[in-house]
Amino acid sequence: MIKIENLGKSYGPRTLWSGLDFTVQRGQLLALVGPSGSGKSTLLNCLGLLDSPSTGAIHHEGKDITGFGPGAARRYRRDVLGYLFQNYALIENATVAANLEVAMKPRRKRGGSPTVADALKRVGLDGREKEQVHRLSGGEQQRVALARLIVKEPALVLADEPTGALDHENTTLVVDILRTMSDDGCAVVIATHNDAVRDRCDTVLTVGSATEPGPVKNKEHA
Ligand SMILES: Nc1ncnc2c1ncn2[C@@H]1O[C@H](COP(=O)(O)OP(=O)(O)OP(=O)(O)O)[C@@H](O)[C@H]1O
Repeated sequence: MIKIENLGKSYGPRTLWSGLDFTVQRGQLLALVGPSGSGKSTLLNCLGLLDSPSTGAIHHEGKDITGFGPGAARRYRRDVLGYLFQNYALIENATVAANLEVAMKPRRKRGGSPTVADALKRVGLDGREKEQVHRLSGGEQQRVALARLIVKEPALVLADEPTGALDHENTTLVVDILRTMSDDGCAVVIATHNDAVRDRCDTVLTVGSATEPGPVKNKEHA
């Protein structure tokens, strides 16, 4: 679904990564790993059309999206992408339900799509619709962000260190839900420093290494 060709990113004389070639298919979980500053977030931002690569192209369903203007990029983010961040990126002064409804708004509601109540149940927050987000714990806030992804039903999820601030139990829940979303046909890219998260992905891409060896299949999933 996403095909990356000869992608490179430099800031002045500094090259973060170059010659990246990989694909991310529906049903696939790809881990982006590499040392701090190697450019994992920058690569996610390029995939989300929030930043531009210096060289190469990104294709989505066969279409080169690298040259999208602001309007097309906005529609792509709205219709195709879902994000998950370490700091949750929720509207803190709103209720749990309001945070989920924002993600549902741009689309017409399709029959069979998960409701707010369905999504909250799947993340273990059933009946918490009316609570204010800023009163929730960090783990609960990340579960609201996950529920927001569930109702949005994106084709591609970009997750930037989504378990960085979570305990073991919440980390497991985040990866479980992302795995279920991928099994349901979504493609997922996760930048992570967490070895346990990396080991649960199908493929691992190390960015920022001198030779850019390309993605490697995880033994467990090979
Ligand atoms: N606009 C910019 N101009 C110059 N350098 C930049 C710019 N944006 C990011 N960088 C640099 O690019 C490098 C890669 O940053 P990025 O956040 O992508 O790394 P990362 O691998 O995600 O790091 P971490 O694991 O610590 O989150 C950093 O050294 C950063 O300072």
